[in-house]
Amino acid sequence: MSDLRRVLAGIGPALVLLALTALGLGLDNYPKFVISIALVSMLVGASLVVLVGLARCITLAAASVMAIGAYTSSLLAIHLGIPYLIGLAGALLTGALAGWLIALPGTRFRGHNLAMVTLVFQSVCIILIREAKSLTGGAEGIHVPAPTLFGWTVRTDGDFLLLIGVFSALAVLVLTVLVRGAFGKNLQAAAGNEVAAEAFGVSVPAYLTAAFVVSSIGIAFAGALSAPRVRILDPDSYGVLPSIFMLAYPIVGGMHSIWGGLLGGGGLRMLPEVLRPVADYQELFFASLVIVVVMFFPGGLVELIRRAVSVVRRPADDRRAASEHTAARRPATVQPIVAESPEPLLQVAGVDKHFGALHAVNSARLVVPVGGIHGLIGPNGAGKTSLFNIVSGFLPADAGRVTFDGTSLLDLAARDRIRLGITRTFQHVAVFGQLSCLDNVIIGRGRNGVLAAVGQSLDEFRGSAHAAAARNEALAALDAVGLADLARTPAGSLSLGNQRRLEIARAIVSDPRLILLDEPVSGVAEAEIDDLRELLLRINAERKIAMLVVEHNIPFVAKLCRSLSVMGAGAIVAEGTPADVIALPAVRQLYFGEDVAA
Ligand SMILES: Nc1ncnc2c1ncn2[C@@H]1O[C@H](COP(=O)(O)OP(=O)(O)OP(=O)(O)O)[C@@H](O)[C@H]1O
Repeated sequence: MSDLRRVLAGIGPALVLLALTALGLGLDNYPKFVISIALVSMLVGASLVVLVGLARCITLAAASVMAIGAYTSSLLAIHLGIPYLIGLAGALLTGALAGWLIALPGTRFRGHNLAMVTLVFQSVCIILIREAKSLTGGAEGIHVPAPTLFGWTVRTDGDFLLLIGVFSALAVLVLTVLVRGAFGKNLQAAAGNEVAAEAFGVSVPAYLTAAFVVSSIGIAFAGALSAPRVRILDPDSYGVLPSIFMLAYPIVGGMHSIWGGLLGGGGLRMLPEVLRPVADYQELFFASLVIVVVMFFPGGLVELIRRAVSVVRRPADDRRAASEHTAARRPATVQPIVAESPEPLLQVAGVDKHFGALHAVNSARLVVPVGGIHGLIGPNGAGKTSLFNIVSGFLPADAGRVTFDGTSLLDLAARDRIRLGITRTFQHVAVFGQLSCLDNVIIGRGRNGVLAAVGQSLDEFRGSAHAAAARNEALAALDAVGLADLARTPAGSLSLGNQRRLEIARAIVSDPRLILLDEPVSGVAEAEIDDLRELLLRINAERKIAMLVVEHNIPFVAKLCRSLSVMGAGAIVAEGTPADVIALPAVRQLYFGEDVAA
């Protein structure tokens, strides 16, 4: 994407809000009022995209969070005489607190259970506002004073439109930068595949909490912006029905981009004005619209518009960048077999795992040397996956030692192992389907803490050298596995063979010392298996990356690995070179069911 297109994509949504504001300033008072309220709803819609669309968390508490922002700024002004600007900052803080409070139980639930959690929050908030009469005015409501900023008192419809337009555009700009950047992509990864996300350093609980917090900050800010505009705050205006109405913003507009939130928020808020001639049927029309969109346009109205204008994407730019970046580095011919060092890189010793009475892993041991390719084979139920999950950090061991280059792994969370130089692929391919191949690989770099991702999002918006370097590294990794042409393609639309390649690109981009490959050719067409083996051998030779491979396809393993361990009933029963191991009568009996005596 060119620099100009990138900047326009980043500031586009905020510009639309400013354009609407400018348009409204030339209109009569009532349209000014309608546009002000629509701008607030657009901000709410954009905020809900973060939570409902990217994090896939349902919320029925949006109106209560909006009330928290509205009451915070207003009560600070009414009771303490605090200036409006500081009141707005206060609303950001209470919004963050509300998001964090909802996230405490909320990140543990999904679907209807999460809906219930948010509904409880919504109800408790409104009850508290209603009951704290001396503070909030209770059910009768409280009058909000006209705000003053730097000596300018906001009184007229035009003043309010200007105030709301500028601040909501600023807030939408921040949300757009986050959603389009590493923060939004990592959040989608966390919501799309928790295990794969954790393997690449994306802490799922941290990202979901961040989604609740960011979204609540945006909604509370919208509440604080609209409070002086609506003039009287009363708890009934922030009840469950408005929450349901707000949930429809991203659903109708489109959940996966800021544009969807803006379209849903602005469109649905203006709908009653459009439907004024048939006011009695407004609810019916609203409900029908939601049902039609959910049934026929699950991507929302924004997807419909996208398809209509059929945005042309140009992967050629990426292809050129990748080949420029990597052409000089690739040797003309591949030396597939390199001498491995005798020095151990991964050592597993005396590892035990019980599932109830079942001894799934029984004093297992194995060694992967520096630069080596070690296979782990065995019949179904032998304990390979359990041992693999212990090594990769997704299953705690009952006893034993697992060390990587001398560092003990067993007390280290799965997401922290990538920093040591360990990555993995998955038995059932685990690409982040909604993200592009390029974004999948960028996540593979493993620098995915929430705060780091916020910084990277800013870097991407500014077009910094860091962001360009990350992109080039990812393009180089894609090129190494032959997928540079598909950099912009959504990963979910690739063939299984290409998804396996993408997993390999994502694994190598962090320059690891060890890749754990979980059944790398499972489900791959026969014709592609040799290519994948060649690819792995080339990566091992060129990048000196060691591999531990769990696989059922014995011919593949025999040609790929330099050493093998065989598991049977939880224990390692044989080890050595592939030829020696496969020739052992006990192994042939255990693995192939051959009659040893014959
Ligand atoms: N979470 C679990 N709870 C209970 N039993 C389990 C669990 N995971 C694995 N097992 C059992 O532990 C034993 C070893 O399973 P594991 O998946 O590690 O074997 P495997 O060699 O990887 O088999 P396959 O090749 O079929 O994947 C099996 O009997 C399995 O049923």
